[in-house]
Amino acid sequence: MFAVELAQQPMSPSHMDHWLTDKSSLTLRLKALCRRFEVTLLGEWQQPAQQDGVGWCCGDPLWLREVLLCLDGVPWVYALTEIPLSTLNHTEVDFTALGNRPLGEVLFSHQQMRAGQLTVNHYDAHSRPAQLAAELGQAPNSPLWGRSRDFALAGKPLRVNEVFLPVAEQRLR
Ligand SMILES: C=C(O[C@@H]1C=C(C(=O)O)C=C[C@H]1O)C(=O)O
Repeated sequence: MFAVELAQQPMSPSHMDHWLTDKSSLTLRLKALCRRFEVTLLGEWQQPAQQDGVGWCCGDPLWLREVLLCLDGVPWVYALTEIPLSTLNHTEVDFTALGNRPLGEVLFSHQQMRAGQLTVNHYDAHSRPAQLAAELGQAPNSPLWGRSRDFALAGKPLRVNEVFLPVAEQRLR
């Protein structure tokens, strides 16, 4: 049984491993690869947490921020940030006013930012990132890879989920 279970878990592409596990600012790393770095805000809204997170329970209200990170006009990363209202309403950072400013600039310059757990994830063809990639003309032919990173600002939690789109995976080979 153990062997079968191992066979079912896809392996992350080795050339992506350093990008998947790096704990520094992804914004800064991507900016170094392009002339023009832009955050495209896809949407932001409030909804109940669909599962427990670090510092919140399923059903707790979350503020969600969905973006694309674009390098020279090409979307490389899909990101969904989950911020419990208990964080949104009790830190001096106004996450709802960020707009197209990179979240990373705020996070990594905050005096009391603490980085928490990082989890590597993969996303199948039915996932939101994969369907968005297809809409962007980057039809994925294998799982997409990304990571979830927990952060705390003065002890207030949030989670950043980042998914590398097919173009990024190809260019980073
Ligand atoms: C957390 C960071 O911020 C980046 C910017 C984001 C945004 O503007 O919403 C989301 C994900 C990150 O890739 C980072 O740069 O590491």
